[in-house]
Amino acid sequence: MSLTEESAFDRYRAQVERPLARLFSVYGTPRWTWLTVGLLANLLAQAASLVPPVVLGAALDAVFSRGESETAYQLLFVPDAWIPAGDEAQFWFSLALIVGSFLTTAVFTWIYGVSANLFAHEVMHAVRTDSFEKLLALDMSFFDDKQTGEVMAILNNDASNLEAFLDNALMNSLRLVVMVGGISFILFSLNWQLAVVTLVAVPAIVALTWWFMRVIAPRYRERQSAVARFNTRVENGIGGIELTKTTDSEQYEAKRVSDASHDLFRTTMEVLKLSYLYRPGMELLAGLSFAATFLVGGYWLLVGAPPGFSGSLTAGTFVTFIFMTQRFVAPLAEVSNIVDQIQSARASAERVFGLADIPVHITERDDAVDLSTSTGRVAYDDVSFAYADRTQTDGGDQAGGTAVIHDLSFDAAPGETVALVGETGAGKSTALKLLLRLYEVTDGAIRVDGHDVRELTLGSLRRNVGYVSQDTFLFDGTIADNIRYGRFDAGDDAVREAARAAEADEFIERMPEGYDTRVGERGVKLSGGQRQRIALARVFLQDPPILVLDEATSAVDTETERAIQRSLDRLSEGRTTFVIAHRLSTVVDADEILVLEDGRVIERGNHEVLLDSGGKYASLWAAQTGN
Ligand SMILES: Nc1ncnc2c1ncn2[C@@H]1O[C@H](COP(=O)(O)OP(=O)(O)OP(=O)(O)O)[C@@H](O)[C@H]1O
Repeated sequence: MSLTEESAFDRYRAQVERPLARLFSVYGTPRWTWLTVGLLANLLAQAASLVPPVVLGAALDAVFSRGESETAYQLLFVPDAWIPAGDEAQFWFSLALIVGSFLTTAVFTWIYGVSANLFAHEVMHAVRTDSFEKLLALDMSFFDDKQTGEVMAILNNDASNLEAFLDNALMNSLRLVVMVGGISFILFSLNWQLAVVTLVAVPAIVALTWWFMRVIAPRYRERQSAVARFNTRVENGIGGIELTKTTDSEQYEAKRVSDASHDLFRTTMEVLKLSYLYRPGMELLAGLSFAATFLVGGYWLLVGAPPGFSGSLTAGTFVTFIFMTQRFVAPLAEVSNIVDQIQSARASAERVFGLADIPVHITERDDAVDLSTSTGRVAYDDVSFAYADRTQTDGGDQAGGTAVIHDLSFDAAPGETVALVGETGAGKSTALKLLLRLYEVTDGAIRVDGHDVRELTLGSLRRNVGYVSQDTFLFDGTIADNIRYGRFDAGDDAVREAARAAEADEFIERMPEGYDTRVGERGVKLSGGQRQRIALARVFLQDPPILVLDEATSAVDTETERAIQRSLDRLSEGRTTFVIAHRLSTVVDADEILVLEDGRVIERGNHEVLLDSGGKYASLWAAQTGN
């Protein structure tokens, strides 16, 4: 995939509607208890934290003032009957309220912290595992596009972005609403005129935030894409390290990563540039609000009601105002962080659901037949196939691709060997991948035991077919683990027996830790021939009635080739076997040989028949054997 080309994934991502609402309905609803407890506890913690400044103001006027400035002790929401008489009793009453509210805040902060964390991390876990399961279910054509970097970003960055959003942003937004709402209510109840002065900056703050959110959204999306492109580049560079070194292209590769990194730097700066304007702007507005309250309130206390204002202001109310102004500045200053987190969570949720929405075409029907043990009868009826156009790859939509297999037909009776030969790119591997339903036929049908493969459960089809591919992949783990991919419940003896059958036992025993030797990432610590034999042992263990051997003897020395060939002969005994081989000597005994050219069968028959006909096969044979 070229880095600028729009992928199928991009298209589905762009179509995701209301990603955050969807996040809540898909992942939030099943865990609503934690969410509700968290939100409620947060609400109570914030509300309790507003009590001390109000109590302080009331106590200042009623308990600590003397003479004419002393007023009666009055508290919002507290009936007068509950308030004790006398300064000393009122002092202790105030202290109890203040300590009580701090304790309440502490307890509920703890509860909301735990619940919010649990909620957010459970969602993150679910997003990660669902996304990985979805990836495993996606059609092969999705991976042909090699969007590994993008996909890895979903599992790493996006899941944790969502966690941060659910944990911090959500709880901080609630805190903001409670603070601004609660403080406005208290201030208006105490002195509505001064409250107007204090809160006059709020609409400006809202307007600034609104503008910020609108202009930053597209920049965020660009930045996320730049992150993904950078990841893809780095992964490609490291994945191809051998090629990079052998072709002396370190500088070229470094330059490409540096370009991607610069792109990431540039898009990040675009985001930050806006934040530079927004954050100080917010601070300024909050500071203005504080200064205006101080100016008007102070003047009122010192001189009397300023022009346009009427009534009285007590020192206690003034102190409550000053404290409260301070309190709402902090959550408001958080708005930019909240906005940041909401924006990046929105982009992340789009990617998570973009992945979830990619259709999977190779699926099981509801009434799929479970093929317990196949007899090994395989038939191709007029099979044609085209790979999807690169840019249209969406996991199976093959519109627009060029056909690589045309009207391929043959029958393989149980136990027979069918060989596919032909020049490179003729379509041999593709033809056999269709049998495993790694790709879906575009036309015609492939039948196993008379069942169209599309009517079978995928698991039962694939368990009945043993597949040894051109490049053998091993997972990081021990040799025994890798052989067990053939059958996970196999005991140690069965694993050894399979390895012996594949003539792998001897070299495995010589390894420092025998079957427990770790093979390294992709099996790099083993030679090509060793990997190949482990792959064969895997198939021996699987013991399937049908075999697909895609050039199983390529890229090994003659001695290893002989060992592998002996194992293959043993393996194919009594099984329907499909072999792809460039070396024709390995297919002379095949019951039928199909010669493919540009996806079409141009000759068919056994070795003798094909030699006698003097066609393409005969000339290939002559070229290889010199006869
Ligand atoms: N995943 C893919 N996506 C798109 N086109 C592909 C893909 N895999 C193979 N092709 C194309 O399909 C054609 C057949 O490839 P295939 O690998 O089946 O040939 P082959 O006969 O097995 O070749 P070889 O002998 O070199 O392995 C080639 O033109 C190839 O470029």
